[in-house]
Amino acid sequence: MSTTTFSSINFNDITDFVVNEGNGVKGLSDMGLKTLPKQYIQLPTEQMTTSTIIVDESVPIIDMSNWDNDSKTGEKICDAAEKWGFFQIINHGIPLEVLDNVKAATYRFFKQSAEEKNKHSKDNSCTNNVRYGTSFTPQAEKAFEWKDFLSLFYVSDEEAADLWPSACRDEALDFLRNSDIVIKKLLEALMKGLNVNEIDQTKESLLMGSKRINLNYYPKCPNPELTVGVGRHSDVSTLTILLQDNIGGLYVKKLDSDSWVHVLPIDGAIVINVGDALQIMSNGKYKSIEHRVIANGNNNRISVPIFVNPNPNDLIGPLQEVIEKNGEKPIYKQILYSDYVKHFFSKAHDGKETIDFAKIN
Ligand SMILES: COc1cc(/C=C/C(=O)SCCNC(=O)CCNC(=O)[C@H](O)C(C)(C)COP(=O)(O)OP(=O)(O)OC[C@H]2O[C@@H](n3cnc4c(N)ncnc43)[C@H](O)[C@@H]2OP(=O)(O)O)ccc1O
Ligand SMILES: O=C(O)CCC(=O)C(=O)O
Ligand SMILES: [Fe+2]
Repeated sequence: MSTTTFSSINFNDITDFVVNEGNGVKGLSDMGLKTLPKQYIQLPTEQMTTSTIIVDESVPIIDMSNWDNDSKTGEKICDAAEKWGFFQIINHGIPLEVLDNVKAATYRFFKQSAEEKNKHSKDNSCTNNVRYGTSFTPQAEKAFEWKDFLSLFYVSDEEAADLWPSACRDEALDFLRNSDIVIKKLLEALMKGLNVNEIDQTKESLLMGSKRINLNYYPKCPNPELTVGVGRHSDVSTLTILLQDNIGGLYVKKLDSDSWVHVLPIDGAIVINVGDALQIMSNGKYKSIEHRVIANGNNNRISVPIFVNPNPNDLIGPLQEVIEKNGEKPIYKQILYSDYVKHFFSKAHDGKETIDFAKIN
């Protein structure tokens, strides 16, 4: 049990306390901190201002209940992926109980002591596939982000049984399992929109050859306006399936504008977004949109994204069908997916810059 109190912590020790000792920002928040430590103060350009928020717009909300009888559902999905890169789905078939259980499991994991959570830190974990951390990539960031996370790379149920923390393992696996049908339906529709009519084994590996589930914890924050929960970034996945709670705070950039739109929490809904890998494979047709999460002065917030990715060993680039059938010139080169992800993790969040790594100059 940690015995550190607010009065005994020197602001210069913050990195040690939060990052190295595994207390996370939850540790700071639990101490009742009244002022945001300087390490978390973001550049004014990264702080959210109300003048850039569009209040009367929302990302598309797509009802999946009529999926089997209505071809329009697939068209709506493709349209949203092209014009917004983000949408919410309702009546998707994932039982509400599964969603509630993984939210409860997220709280259960983060409620544990720093010592228990830190067993899964980069330095202490016995596997690269389980990682507890804070911010995004503290060693490369000028200012930290107000978020703790547990990241679980899925290999097999057997490996998860051995290595994933018991506080959340079963519920995370259940969410992964139950999201599978939805993921396949979404990818089938999106491929149809690219004139790809069959997802064969090679395509299956490219589109959904690996999965990672993150449990994100954003504790209540003093001076939330000075920092961020997550800075501007696009995901490096094919698709992200995100469960958020009812607090709100996720903002997405409206295509071809400098304005941001709030992703309003809807009970039981799942947020879907296109990641860089799908933007690359679709040769830019589907958009991997910049998004960010603000910090909250009154409430803790949690979210649970499932990142559906290519297999790390796959070469990704614009799909042959897109180039041949549609007669397009490729704007991205072929790159090893794990190189792309390592590049993403090697730097602080920087909006849409990661994808330049794959662009043909
Ligand atoms: C955390 O806050 C986030 C996260 C995100 C994530 C958005 C996504 O879209 S995640 C989906 C990423 N795709 C995959 O994971 C599938 C492909 N995976 C791989 O290719 C590999 O597993 C690997 C990620 C490249 C790791 O390979 P490995 O050989 O095990 O290499 P390492 O040496 O362990 O790691 C390399 C480098 O990356 C850092 N890192 C690794 N895993 C994570 C992780 N889960 N979270 C954060 N950082 C990670 C690691 O520290 C290494 O850097 P060093 O400098 O220490 O060498 C979006 C927004 C967020 O705020
Ligand atoms: O917490 C959220 O709503 C989004 C988190 C996110 O963008 C991410 O983990 O990649
Ligand atoms: Fe994201």
